[in-house]
Amino acid sequence: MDAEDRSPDWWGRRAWSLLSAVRARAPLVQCITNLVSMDIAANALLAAGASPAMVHSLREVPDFTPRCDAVYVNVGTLSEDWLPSMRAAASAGRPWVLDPVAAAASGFRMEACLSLLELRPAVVRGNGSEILALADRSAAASSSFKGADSSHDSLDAIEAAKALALTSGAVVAVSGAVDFVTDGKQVVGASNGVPMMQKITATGCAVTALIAAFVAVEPSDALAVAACALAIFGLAGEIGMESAKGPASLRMHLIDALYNLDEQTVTSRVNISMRS
Ligand SMILES: Nc1ncnc2c1ncn2[C@@H]1O[C@H](COP(=O)(O)OP(=O)(O)O)[C@@H](O)[C@H]1O
Ligand SMILES: Cc1ncsc1CCOP(=O)(O)O
Ligand SMILES: [Mg+2]
Repeated sequence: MDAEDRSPDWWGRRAWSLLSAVRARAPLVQCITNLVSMDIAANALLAAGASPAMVHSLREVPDFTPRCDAVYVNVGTLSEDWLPSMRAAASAGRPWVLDPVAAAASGFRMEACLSLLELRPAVVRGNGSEILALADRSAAASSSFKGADSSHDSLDAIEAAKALALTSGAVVAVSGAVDFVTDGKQVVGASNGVPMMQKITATGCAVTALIAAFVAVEPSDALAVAACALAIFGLAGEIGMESAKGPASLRMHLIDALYNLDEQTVTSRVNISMRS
């Protein structure tokens, strides 16, 4: 099917079929992720039906990574020790996904992200500021910068995301009030989610982990996979928010909602559409 023929109903069915595939196949996802995110990322993967493994020693990569269905690399608490593991795991021939947390925090981190991009991730998912920084590091140096949190709307980063997709060969996802996903030509928008998700640390890291699980079961359509994973996670946030009193209880209810999603809820509430 041509991408432009993909209706909102098609997206709902696609999201459900991908979540069902994750539940049925329980893909093993190696996560080399930051220390803040390990718990929520592992729990989000488990709630979705995947099997997380936080394995980050360089010495374990040759044995372990080839047995994984996908690899998730996240530079949030980058150190010199971890970068070789990230590079080795990303080079092991498995589909892999990059989260460039706070890409503009330092020259070391920016260089690390740019060198990882050369190893051809299937998907890069960042917030608006991160994607803008990766697409144009000179602009990043002069713009307002807030560490791991975004100081830009996702809408402001669409052109940067398209440019980054074309130069890197990866599908690029920019999260925010609307999550935009692009391969450099087509742009898909996923409008699920609630603003309170920004008040829980590492929700972005967790949704990138979920994208890796979806890539594991459907590596050949990263554009649709990333959009569906973002919409599913956002939908879990919307349902979680119905019971939450604040960020701490939203975290718990979001994980429960992700675990309990059913076909009727996913097909009727996933909100994805083609933007160009
Ligand atoms: N204003 C918002 N409204 C709805 N959902 C949001 C909003 N901001 C972020 N989200 C959702 O929160 C999750 C984390 O995104 P974001 O906060 O942009 O990433 P990061 O934590 O990496 O900065 C994503 O699922 C995204 O869709
Ligand atoms: C606060 C913080 N500091 C280093 S990594 C990290 C978590 C970032 O998570 P997210 O990118 O999902 O907000
Ligand atoms: Mg982030």
